[in-house]
Amino acid sequence: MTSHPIPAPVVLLGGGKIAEALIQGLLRSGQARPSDLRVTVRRPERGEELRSRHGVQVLVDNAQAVRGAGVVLLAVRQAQLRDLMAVISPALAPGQTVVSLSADVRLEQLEAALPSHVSVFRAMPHTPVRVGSGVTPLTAGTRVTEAAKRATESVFAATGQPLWMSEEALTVCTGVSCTGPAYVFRFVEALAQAAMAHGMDAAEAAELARGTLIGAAKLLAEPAATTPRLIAEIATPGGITMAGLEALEANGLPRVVGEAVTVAIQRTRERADANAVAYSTPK
Ligand SMILES: NC(=O)C1=CN([C@@H]2O[C@H](COP(=O)(O)OP(=O)(O)OC[C@H]3O[C@@H](n4cnc5c(N)ncnc54)[C@H](OP(=O)(O)O)[C@@H]3O)[C@@H](O)[C@H]2O)C=CC1
Ligand SMILES: O=C(O)[C@@H]1CCC=N1
Repeated sequence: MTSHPIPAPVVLLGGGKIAEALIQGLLRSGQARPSDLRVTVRRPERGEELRSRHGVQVLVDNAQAVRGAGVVLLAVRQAQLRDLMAVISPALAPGQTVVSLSADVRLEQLEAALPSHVSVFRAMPHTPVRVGSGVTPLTAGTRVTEAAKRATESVFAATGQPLWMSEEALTVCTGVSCTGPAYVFRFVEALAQAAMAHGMDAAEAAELARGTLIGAAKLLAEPAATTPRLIAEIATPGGITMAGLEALEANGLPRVVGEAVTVAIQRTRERADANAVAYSTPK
């Protein structure tokens, strides 16, 4: 994939958790300087935190923040999103790029709430963007320009790997990649809990489980790694790993993981449906 320069300033509206992860990832990439990043907050103490940690520009006025933006990222929660779009709409100039990070408001509602002269996208990042290892699904609205597409892609290329797809596929990603790091971290906790059940002390168990995940992830990151090959390297036929893997299967690991993914996707769809109804009624 060709990488494009990030058009500064990148403006993040809503300086919460995912915004901060993106700020860290962008700075870490070396493709953005602190002065290239502008973030808005509603609490001054949060603004001070972001300014002192990262040196970025902090504003409270969202309409002012979008003026001259190379890319605008909407990083508030769904409850604040509609009001935020109403506030920034008059300030958005023709040709600007707006990317919603919201998991649960569809392009149709976003495009209806924003001026027709801006390009609208959705991105579904996850917290690994912080370390430049994000895999970020992207989907484009109905009236985007090529320049806006490149601008959007550049932000997520700097923080990992952007993946263009349909909006329906992006919805599936909310239950897989977006939530997925939390599932993996919960698995690490379960591994530590199992070690403790066999007498290991808590700190040692946590370190062992964490180290196992980090080591395994590094193997998976090697070029040409495949999970069957990596499993085969560990599992001697008829040996102890096989016994453990068989217990995972017998106790329904794929079913349990599948259920978590399905429930998360369902929650996303329900919230998107509810937002579609809410957006269709005037405020
Ligand atoms: N966390 C994640 O891993 C991911 C989150 N997302 C999406 O990103 C969005 C944000 O999620 P997340 O970062 O987790 O949530 P947070 O609650 O951490 O962040 C939202 C931030 O927006 C601030 N905010 C609210 N209203 C305004 C406003 N009018 N002007 C400026 N700032 C405002 C909030 O301030 P205050 O601190 O005062 O509440 C808060 O800091 C959601 O739509 C979510 O679906 C998408 C992918 C992954
Ligand atoms: O849990 C959530 O609702 C948000 C959206 C996806 C990740 N965090």
